[in-house]
Amino acid sequence: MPNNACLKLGCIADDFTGATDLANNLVRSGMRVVQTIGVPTGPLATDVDAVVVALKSRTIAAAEAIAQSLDALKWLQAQGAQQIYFKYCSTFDSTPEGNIGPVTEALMDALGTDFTIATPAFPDNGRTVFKGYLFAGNVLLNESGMQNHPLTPMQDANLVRVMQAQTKRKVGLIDYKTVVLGAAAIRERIAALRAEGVGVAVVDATSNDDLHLLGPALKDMPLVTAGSGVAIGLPANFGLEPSLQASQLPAAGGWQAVVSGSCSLATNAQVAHFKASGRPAMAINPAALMHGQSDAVVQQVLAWAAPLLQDGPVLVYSTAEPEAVKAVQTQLGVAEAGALVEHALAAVARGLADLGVKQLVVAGGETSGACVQALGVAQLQIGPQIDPGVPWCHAPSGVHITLKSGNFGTEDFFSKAFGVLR
Ligand SMILES: Nc1ncnc2c1ncn2[C@@H]1O[C@H](COP(=O)(O)OP(=O)(O)O)[C@@H](O)[C@H]1O
Ligand SMILES: O=C(O)[C@@H](O)C(=O)COP(=O)(O)O
Repeated sequence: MPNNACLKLGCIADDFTGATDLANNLVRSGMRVVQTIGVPTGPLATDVDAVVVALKSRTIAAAEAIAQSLDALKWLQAQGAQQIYFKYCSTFDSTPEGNIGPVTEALMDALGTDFTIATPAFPDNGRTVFKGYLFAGNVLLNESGMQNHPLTPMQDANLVRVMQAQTKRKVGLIDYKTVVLGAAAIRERIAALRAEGVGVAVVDATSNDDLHLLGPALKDMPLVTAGSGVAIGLPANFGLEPSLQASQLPAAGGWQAVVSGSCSLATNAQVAHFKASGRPAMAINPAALMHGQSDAVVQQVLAWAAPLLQDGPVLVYSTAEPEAVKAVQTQLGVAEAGALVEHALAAVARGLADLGVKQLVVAGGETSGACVQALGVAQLQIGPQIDPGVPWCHAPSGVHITLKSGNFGTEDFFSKAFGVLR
């Protein structure tokens, strides 16, 4: 017997920023949501409509990502989840090995379903899919800066091709001409694709209207795979309507800080903006972390930050331009550089919390995963939205934290975020 008979949507997110992004869209569409960090060990204690299990599985080995995702599925099923949602990045972040394709197939097998959709469309953040091609803003994915991502460089905007390269099942397309006709036409197209042996269909969507048309067509689909955008069309399937009620958090206190390990275009601009505004900022150079020097660097950073915190937010960052990132990766190796920086920034986040920081902005998905784990956070309550896809959250320990996806947020995000909590 499931522990939570009301659980409508069980979600598995492949990173931590992505999980809060999805939870944010679900909350704004009227669902009561809990976000867990990793797969919980016990049953769900609260009565909610959706749970988002945040994994850090985007860039790990495919076999490990599958194992973690199946664990999450098993737990969600035990809580009575009626539909499963696999959330990945709106820029379809993956390597040629996956993990979007392999995890999708493993979830399909476990759920005994022969068909699902795939669409990272998130029009509120400029991610649109047209004829199967993903646009980020006005340009194709592979011209958007994502071609230089440190861990998941995206060189092809054609999602049917990208997905097919990671998937044994046949991949098809539900294009915009069908989507605009609404749920009945989408269902008809799904039936036709199934008859052709297609197992996964990329879906075009260029506006929220498209996502609202898509929602009802997904009503009985056991597994939905998508960015966070598709979520806006699902709560209505369960009779739920948008509500602002769900976004109230306890009052905020303590010092304020920003930790940034994202090297995405938007984050580079946000770091530059924060520095230009005259606020204190300290860069961490990855090369300085080598040869067991990480702890010493972290201690220097914390000693620098301690006397400044009383005057307002400080920024600690490893954010760098693509050329600098490439140089470090050549020296250290891609995975090693990423892990070294994540480890150091996580220790900085832990140290800042010990210094009394209770309002923390973290930029970067992998970075957020490392920081949240270092802070020992097990669960997050979702609060008000700062920018599309980025809400404030509250951890049971009393810390307010926001996990900013690399490419989300306006240039003044690092200062404006704190104003939203007041
Ligand atoms: N200066 C740097 N050189 C090399 N790698 C870096 C540097 N700064 C951060 N990284 C690594 O790059 C990765 C950025 O990923 P992530 O935190 O997910 O950001 P985003 O959300 O922009 O994708 C992390 O693994 C991080 O440790
Ligand atoms: O869908 C999105 O774009 C985000 O929710 C997300 O997953 C971003 O990941 P990062 O850019 O790695 O933070």
